[in-house]
Amino acid sequence: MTEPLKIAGFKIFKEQLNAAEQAAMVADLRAVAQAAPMRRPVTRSGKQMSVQMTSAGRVGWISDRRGYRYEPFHPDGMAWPAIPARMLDLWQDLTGLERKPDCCLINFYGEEARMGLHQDNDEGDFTYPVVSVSLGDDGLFRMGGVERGGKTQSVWLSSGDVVVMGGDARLAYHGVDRIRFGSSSLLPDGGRINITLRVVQA
Ligand SMILES: O=C(O)CCC(=O)C(=O)O
Ligand SMILES: [Fe+2]
Repeated sequence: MTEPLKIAGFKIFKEQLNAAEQAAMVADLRAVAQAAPMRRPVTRSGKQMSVQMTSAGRVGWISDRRGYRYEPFHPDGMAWPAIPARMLDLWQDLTGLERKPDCCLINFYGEEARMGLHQDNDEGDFTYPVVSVSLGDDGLFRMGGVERGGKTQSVWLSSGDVVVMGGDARLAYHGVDRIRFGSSSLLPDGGRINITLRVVQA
């Protein structure tokens, strides 16, 4: 067992989504990925990320040899699909904010995928929280402070769990060390999906 994280502004809503809601979200995401195919981006240094990604919304998060940024078009040239209504409803339920997110980043973790510690800091406004949904296999989520190299705490996130990172946690370092491949039957071929809803431009 892992201890619940005690970081100001970090909230976990365990089992926020029931099985039917999770399945419906997966169906929504499949439609997004059909219109805007998942890719494994490279970083500025040319290293390929282990996670596959796509986005919905006004802008999508991309990485290539020019670095990280938000772009209004998929690397193949099409506009990103609209953020599914179900995701916007979840954002509204958990944040109560009038303002809607303008990016929904979708990450897919296969058996060997992970995400190194990083800050979500490519957005233009950090007053809005990031809402993060876990679907499929369990993922070991690691959370630190706002300084690189600080103390970290870890927690397993399961399918249907939703994390909100706002306030002091908005710019905290976080990452995913590994997944427990095959721990969930939500995705027939296994793996973990993470969705983050963000306000990129206030
Ligand atoms: O997969 C996760 O739970 C976190 C994903 C993440 O940190 C990101 O996409 O920026
Ligand atoms: Fe992140």
